[in-house]
Amino acid sequence: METFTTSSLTILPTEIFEWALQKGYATALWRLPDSKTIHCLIDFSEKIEPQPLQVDEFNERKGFIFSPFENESLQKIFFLNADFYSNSAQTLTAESIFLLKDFNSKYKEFSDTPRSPVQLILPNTDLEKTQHLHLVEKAVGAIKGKTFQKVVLSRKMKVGISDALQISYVFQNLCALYSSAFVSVVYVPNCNIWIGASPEILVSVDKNNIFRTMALAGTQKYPEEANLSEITWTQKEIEEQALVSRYIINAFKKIRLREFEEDGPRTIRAGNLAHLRTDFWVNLNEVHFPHLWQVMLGLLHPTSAVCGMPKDESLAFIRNFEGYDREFYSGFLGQVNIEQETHIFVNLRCMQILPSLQEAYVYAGGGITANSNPEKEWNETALKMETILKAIG
Ligand SMILES: C=C(O[C@@H]1C=C(C(=O)O)C=C[C@H]1O)C(=O)O
Repeated sequence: METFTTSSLTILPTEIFEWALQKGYATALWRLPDSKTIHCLIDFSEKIEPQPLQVDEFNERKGFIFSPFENESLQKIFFLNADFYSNSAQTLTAESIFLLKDFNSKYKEFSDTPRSPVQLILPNTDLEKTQHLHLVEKAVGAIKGKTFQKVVLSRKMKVGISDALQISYVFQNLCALYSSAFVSVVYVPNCNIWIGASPEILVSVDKNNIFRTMALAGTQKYPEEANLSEITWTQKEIEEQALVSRYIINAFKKIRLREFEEDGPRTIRAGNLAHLRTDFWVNLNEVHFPHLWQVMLGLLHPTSAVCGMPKDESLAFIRNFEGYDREFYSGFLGQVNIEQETHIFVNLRCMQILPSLQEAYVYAGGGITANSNPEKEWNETALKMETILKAIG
């Protein structure tokens, strides 16, 4: 077996990720929005048990957080410790290389040699469509009957793939296609592989001590020939996004934090889609709030961009009628205290890859309000699914 030294072999984060995957270690590979640096982390533990969000501990621990949508009081957080961490902007230290015990050039082949392109095998969705249209009608009825104001309804679609997927290749495609998205792939034993390109920050704190979150909602197909300023929005979409902003402002109010800044809503592009987005931020150099991201995570998840308004009533509707387990879709994920930055995103525009690497579930949803049109809502989920499907075939 070939051994390696730092001088004869450069190891890329994608190759390390493939190695960890082969070994069955919990691992994450990611790229932050508008950055070229690719990060890779491995947790060598035998088992990753879900644990409660520990406010103090999570101020120190370096790792990658991964949460399902259903996570009452944030009791079920999967936290991958950064036993190994590297990024494409640094050279590996001897200490880190030591951790990659039997890494050899075999793993390089995984990312170096693109396999022949795979074909997507899409299912017939006639039945799912009928069910989704009924579900949306039911929700509109509940909204008109004042049970709640907004609910986000989603679906999953099983796709076949003609040949085993090369995960790092799909990851690289996503990075190339969506420069402003958070591109990530995570593997936790027993939870399959999740890959996606999320447009939505849930909570983040950067090196300059700026806390950020955002209200993202309202969706339309991005018209290739138009520019962002020409895109117009209907009253329905403006109100839907305003509900998400109000939800965030309410969270700040609950903790009596008045010193937040707000910018928007403005139109942004997320791949083939346009959304409305309001940015919120707090300068933590001026406001003393040492656990702000943890506290806000607890208050925000699930936001009204993925659940609804009010939260309890819309969540009950999802649980009763959506008819499937979202698992990690519309949960959250991202780096914690890596290079002194925490960036946690909503798990959207994502897919769960099954162990055969030839089957996957793609997920998407959309916000339903009193004026929603079921057919349009179905089309919106199909458009959102295209984001991830484009990176495969
Ligand atoms: C729920 C999804 O997206 C969310 C819902 C949106 C909407 O309802 O318009 C827009 C962006 C996201 O906040 C999804 O991508 O599955």
